[in-house]
Amino acid sequence: MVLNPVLGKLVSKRVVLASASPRRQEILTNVGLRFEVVPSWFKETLEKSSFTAPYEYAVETAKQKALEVANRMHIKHMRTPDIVIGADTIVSVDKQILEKPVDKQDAYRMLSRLNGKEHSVFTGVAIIHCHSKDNQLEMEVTDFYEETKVKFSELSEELLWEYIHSGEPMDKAGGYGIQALGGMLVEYVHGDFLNVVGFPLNHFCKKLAELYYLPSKHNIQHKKYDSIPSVDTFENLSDGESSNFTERKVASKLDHSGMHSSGAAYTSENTSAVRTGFTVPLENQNAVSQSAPKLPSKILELMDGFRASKALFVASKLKIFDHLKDKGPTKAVDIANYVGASVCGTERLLDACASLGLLEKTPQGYSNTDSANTYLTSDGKYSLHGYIIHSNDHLWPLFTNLEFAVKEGSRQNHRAFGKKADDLFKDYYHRQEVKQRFMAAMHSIARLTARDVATAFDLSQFKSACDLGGCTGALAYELVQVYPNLKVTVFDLPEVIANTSYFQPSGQHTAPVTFVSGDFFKDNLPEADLYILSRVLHDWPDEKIHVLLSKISAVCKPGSALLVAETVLDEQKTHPSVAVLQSLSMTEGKQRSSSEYKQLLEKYGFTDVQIKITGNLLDAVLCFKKNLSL
Ligand SMILES: O=c1[nH]cc([C@@H]2O[C@H](COP(=O)(O)OP(=O)(O)OP(=O)(O)O)[C@@H](O)[C@H]2O)c(=O)[nH]1
Repeated sequence: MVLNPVLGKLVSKRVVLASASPRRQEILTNVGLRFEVVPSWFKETLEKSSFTAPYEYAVETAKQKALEVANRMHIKHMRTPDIVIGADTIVSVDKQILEKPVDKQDAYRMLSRLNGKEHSVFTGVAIIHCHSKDNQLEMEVTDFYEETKVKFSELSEELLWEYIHSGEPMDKAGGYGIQALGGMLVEYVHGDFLNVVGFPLNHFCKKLAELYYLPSKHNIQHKKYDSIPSVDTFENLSDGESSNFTERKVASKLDHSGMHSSGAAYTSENTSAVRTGFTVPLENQNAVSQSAPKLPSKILELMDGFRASKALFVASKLKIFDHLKDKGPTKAVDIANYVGASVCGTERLLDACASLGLLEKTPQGYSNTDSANTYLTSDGKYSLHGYIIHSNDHLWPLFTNLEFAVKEGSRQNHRAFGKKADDLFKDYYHRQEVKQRFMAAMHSIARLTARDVATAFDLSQFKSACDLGGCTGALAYELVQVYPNLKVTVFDLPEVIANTSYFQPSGQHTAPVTFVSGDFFKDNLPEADLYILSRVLHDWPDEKIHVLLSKISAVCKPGSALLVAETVLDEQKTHPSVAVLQSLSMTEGKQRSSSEYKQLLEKYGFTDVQIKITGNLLDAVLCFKKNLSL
């Protein structure tokens, strides 16, 4: 969703971010901008002494990064982009420019310089509007910078080295990442926080407002690389105010050769025009079309969604993210050799992953983004690998038959797998590899949601809990960490319990969690003050739920409670879409809204039903067994 019309102006354009920085990608993605990522090959080697102020260096580098990408895309006969955005972040302290450290010693040198002092972070940004005329590339460059002042606390040598050994400083300007561990080093920030992280979003939006909305060139007071934009806000702009930004351009002396033309640059206005190899005035140039129909970006995204999902699935199956973990940039050919696949096919897949923000691509090769390291490698604490493989092997074939599922109103296991639902369910528990895949998938989601479920309510009053269908024990282990006095029994089928040791967390005291095998529909339930049903109710038809809730209600003593973890739908039952779409797989069960859970639980003698929407994949519902003495 685009919150304001300024970013909406870019919806119908092919926008390219000329940056490999995952932070920049995230900042722009978070505000709904759709763009491709084409990292720049421009080497950050401009002669610093030729710039009179540090921000000039950042602006020029940003510009050269963006120009390199615009030219490359044009030359390679790819479709010329409409807009290329480049950025460069530097730290300036004692008149010195600090970029990314080259090694740990360099990081130490930088951090020692910043220790106990205030410094400036400058991000230079270049927005290049491209236009192909007679196969000639014409470009209009707009650039600006933003300054933020940051002060470090007095830090001990030990702390600095501990921070350096965390590995975080290496790809960050000045050797720290304010958004993560580096935030602990910082005493104050004056100015735009996102500017420090790598992209001054607010200034960028104001700059777009200037470009697309200011009524006439006479109103524009161009500033000499002033970091203060000519508009105060980008709110409340309507298309009626829109104007053709090219009318307001002025020619400049910008040299596009890739070199900073000392003396000439930075005396110009901050919008300039470039034809490949030449500088040309902008008068009479065609405007970037304002009348083109707005692209239905949401629909286009949905149309393409399957390609993106499948690219993620295949890269995960081939264990590309595992291979790249803790590795420097790796060439496509080496990755292809490792996974035993064709070089051309692998390269396409790697590029697709880079365009989706899963990998970073530089001239040196491909490497994992931070989120790939966290979520896509198979052994990470919060790995989603198991669920991704389940999605590929199990859900994908089911969804391929969605049309039949809708027409016939039933699950399509027979078409997708040549088996009936019951036989397939047996497979989950009897065929080792299917069982493990299923358990890994459940474990992925449980790990990701466990903390939010465990802390949705204060459960410290309970001494014992029983997680019915608790599978690998992921939620149980989280609960005993949050509530050290709690003991949790995980109750699940014998075939599941036999395989749980693989998922046991390392380095945690596991004694408060015990595993008991049994069938919660048939066998006696272990005694507990708190029963838990996480991702169970949505899977079963009403008759089975009746059996289960009747049993729990019967064993619950007055004052004991039941905690249900499910995605709770809104009352219209259209959100969150992740749960609504899950229903399309047509299990025999269903997703429920708050009022439906309340009604259901009250029917089985539970009162005081409280619902917490966690903002995570699972919400939490807590209810208490009626106290008979009341
Ligand atoms: O607090 C933080 N400060 C800086 C960063 C990140 O640092 C880098 C700055 O490097 P640069 O501007 O040269 O950008 P690159 O990452 O090399 O990508 P390009 O392809 O655009 O050259 C930048 O990634 C900031 O995000 C940070 O994360 N936190």
